[in-house]
Amino acid sequence: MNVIPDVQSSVDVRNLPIQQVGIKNLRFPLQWASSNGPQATVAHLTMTVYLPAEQKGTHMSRFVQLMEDEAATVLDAQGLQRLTWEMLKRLDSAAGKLDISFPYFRTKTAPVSGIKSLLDYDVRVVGTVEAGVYHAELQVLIPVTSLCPCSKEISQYGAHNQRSHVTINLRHSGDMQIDELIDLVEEQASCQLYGLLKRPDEKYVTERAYENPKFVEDMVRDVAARLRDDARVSQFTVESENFESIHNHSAYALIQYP
Ligand SMILES: Nc1nc2c(ncn2[C@@H]2O[C@H](COP(=O)(O)OP(=O)(O)OP(=O)(O)O)[C@@H](O)[C@H]2O)c(=O)[nH]1
Repeated sequence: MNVIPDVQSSVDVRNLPIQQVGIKNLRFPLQWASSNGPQATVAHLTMTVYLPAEQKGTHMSRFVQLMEDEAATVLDAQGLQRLTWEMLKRLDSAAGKLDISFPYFRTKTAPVSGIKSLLDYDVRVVGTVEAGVYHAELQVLIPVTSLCPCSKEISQYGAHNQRSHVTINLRHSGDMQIDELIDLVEEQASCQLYGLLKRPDEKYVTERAYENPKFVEDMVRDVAARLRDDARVSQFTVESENFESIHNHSAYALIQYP
């Protein structure tokens, strides 16, 4: 039988370590543990490890094999930590990153009619091992309504309002839930969004936003003040992009802490 050469395992002499090597944008079905039980989703994964200078190539097939072996696992923050360490073990590396992005759905209840509908959020969870230490990162993009306080103040009628994307990215101790971040931002917004609204609901959300105006600066400060006081969070960024209805550009703010 012909022996297939293992080029990846040969020695490299250029004396250049590679900080991240692996696979990017693997689309893969998985389950994430939500507060309502396992949620099936389709994720995009980027899986990378550190490659020492003398090693020519990593073992690309082992990244995919890991996900195949874990296909039935319901993932959560602890599961991501276990999977990240398992990736390093299988790839025989001391450092690496497992980065998973997926759409996450919540059932919303319309404020007056009580009709239920789904709303989608972009979630990213990242497990990183650096210098032998594991770090958990969570990012959630929460779409909301913002209404301009200045416009309300100066106008005889109405106030301009728009959809805003509030993105939180944080490092946490491992027990921060996606739903907590969504609740936090939706409580601070002029109004939250719903997939389905009937006319009485539409009246409610219009008036609710009017009674609760926020600048883009108010939005990021109100969210950041709550995260700063959370002992589980070691560092974070909060961004808001308001797709202004009176401009063809966005209003934007970012707080980085510390
Ligand atoms: N390192 C490396 N591998 C590549 C590259 N392009 C394709 N491959 C992969 O090479 C893989 C096969 O290599 P390995 O994962 O090392 O497979 P193997 O040698 O049979 O298995 P192991 O014994 O586990 O290393 C295929 O899955 C290809 O995806 C590349 O640029 N670099």
